Amino acid sequence: MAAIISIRDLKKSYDNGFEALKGVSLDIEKGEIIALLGPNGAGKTTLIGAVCGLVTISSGQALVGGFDVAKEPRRARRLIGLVPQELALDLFETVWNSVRFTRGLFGLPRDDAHIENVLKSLSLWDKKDNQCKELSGGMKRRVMIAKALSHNPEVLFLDEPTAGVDVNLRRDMWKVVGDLRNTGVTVILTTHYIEEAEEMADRVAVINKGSILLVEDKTQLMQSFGRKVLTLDLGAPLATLPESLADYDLSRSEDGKQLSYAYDTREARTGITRLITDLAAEGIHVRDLDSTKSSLEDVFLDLVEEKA
Ligand SMILES: Nc1ncnc2c1ncn2[C@@H]1O[C@H](COP(=O)(O)OP(=O)(O)OP(=O)(O)O)[C@@H](O)[C@H]1O
Repeated sequence: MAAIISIRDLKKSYDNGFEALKGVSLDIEKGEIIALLGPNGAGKTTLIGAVCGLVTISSGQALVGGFDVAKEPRRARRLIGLVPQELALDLFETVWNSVRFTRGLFGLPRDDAHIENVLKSLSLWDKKDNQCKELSGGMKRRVMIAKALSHNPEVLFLDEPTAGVDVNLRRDMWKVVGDLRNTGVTVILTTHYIEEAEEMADRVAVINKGSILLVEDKTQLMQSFGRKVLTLDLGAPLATLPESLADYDLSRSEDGKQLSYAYDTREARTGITRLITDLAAEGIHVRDLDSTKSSLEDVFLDLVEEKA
């Protein structure tokens, strides 16, 4: 697949000398949803700003649809829709006018049919004549997305689309982004909510301290770092762990009724069979067992720790 965005060795130092991006390279494929996942201050907003032409690049290059954002900013920008972190709406304007006006800013001719489609796809059609101030927080955010889609961009940047919103609104937003996939728009979203990346993205780029630590297909990422935890419910509480089980690095629950065993799914041998045999040899009766996969959160923490 062709890359719609191509970033090469991008560096950004702010005026105070702080190096916010330390040579980022990343290709983003047409039609994918990619999450830039990283803690506060990782450089996510700076990276988006650099690609959108809001932040001057210190060195390196970013191409959008083949246009160099530094050399042909207008042509590159024309292909981009940006939804910034902060809500920025004219609260006294109607939804319809806000979205239509934004399209005009790109010098494009009026296209009411397109605006209608965008508003319908974001479930805002019945609010088109309402003033923005009359809308709920979630609807205001959707108006921001509608504005960003008003000029038929090929890529949409969502900077922290669910920062500060409640669980229901967050789920709403996940659905909106999922639906965008059907329109063929490439979506780049930033988040520090791991579950959000897990929920929405096809690929995840982990960014920390201005560098990309890893870019991988979400499912593969979770598998390749696939640690699982086996929880064993014991027939009787265990006061202490027998010496013979010391090698397993087991953890015992406070009441002694459960043992947890972390293992690596990538290993040819997980050690589970041997553990169960050794437990039986010690006369420890296992009543039930359960295993849970590590979440992207565990993966992320592992990764940041590993690189540190
Ligand atoms: N104008 C600026 N001048 C100096 N330093 C800046 C400027 N803007 C951002 N920074 C610094 O660059 C680093 C990256 O900031 P950035 O906003 O890109 O991070 P982020 O990953 O988007 O964080 P968050 O998740 O909190 O939004 C931070 O340490 C920040 O303090």
